[in-house]
Amino acid sequence: MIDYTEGAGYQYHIGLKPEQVGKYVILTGDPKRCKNIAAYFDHAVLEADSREFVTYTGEWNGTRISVTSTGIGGPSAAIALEELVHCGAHTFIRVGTSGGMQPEIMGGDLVIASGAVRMEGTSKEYAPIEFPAVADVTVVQALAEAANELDATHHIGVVQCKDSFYGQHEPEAKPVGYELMNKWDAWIRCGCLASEMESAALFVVASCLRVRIGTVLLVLANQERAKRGLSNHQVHDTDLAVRTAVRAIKKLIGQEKQ
Ligand SMILES: O=P(O)(O)O[C@H]1O[C@H](CO)[C@@H](O)[C@H]1O
Ligand SMILES: O=c1cc[nH]c(=O)[nH]1
Repeated sequence: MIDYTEGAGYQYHIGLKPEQVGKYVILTGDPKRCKNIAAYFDHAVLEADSREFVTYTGEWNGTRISVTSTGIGGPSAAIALEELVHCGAHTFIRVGTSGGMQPEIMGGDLVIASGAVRMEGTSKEYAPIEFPAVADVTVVQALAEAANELDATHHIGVVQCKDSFYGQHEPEAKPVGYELMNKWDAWIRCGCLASEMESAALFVVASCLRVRIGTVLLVLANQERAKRGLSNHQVHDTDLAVRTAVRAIKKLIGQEKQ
């Protein structure tokens, strides 16, 4: 493993050594979300703040648990995942935001990803495109149980991932809009539930590194409802998704203890 830092043992981008990281890690895009997520751990401490990667580590029932931000998109998410695995982490839950794609999915609902469309670049530098981006079944199960226990309206299925946020929201303004719009229609016809940016890369990298991962997403709004003239309220509070992720990871810790 390459060590670019002075003071050996620190991972180059996330700025962490193994003793600063739990084996169970919640991942999220926005660094400013980490403090709120860490508030659900016992004795959480800020361990590193390096580029887009902020990490807090605390405990649950005597097991160390961390939260690390990934920034936006596959490249930085893959770096965070690889470096956390170098530190010994083996179970991950991504919690983030998304845009709904099927008309029945409302702002404020949760989407649990069982798989992800690889319309991004990072995963292609790990596995041929025929390889599926799938979540770990035990993590999906824990997320579904947590969402049920919290009475959260949730949907389980495939999410769509891409590299361009504005390619999703303003495809007609892009020179390759013809392709973006045709593919978007195909993803909807295939039943994709929501669009976001990191899960495809994270799922493929996790498969390659033999670690477990799953994703839970808050649906911020649904452009497909707006397109059809249906109500489309926006929800920006990520707390329900965060509590679902935290409850699920605590379940997984409990399962290991048994
Ligand atoms: O809320 P986060 O976790 O950042 O996730 C979503 O929000 C960002 C785009 O606004 C992308 O990172 C997308 O995946
Ligand atoms: O519409 C959305 C909302 C959040 N993140 C996305 O990638 N798309």
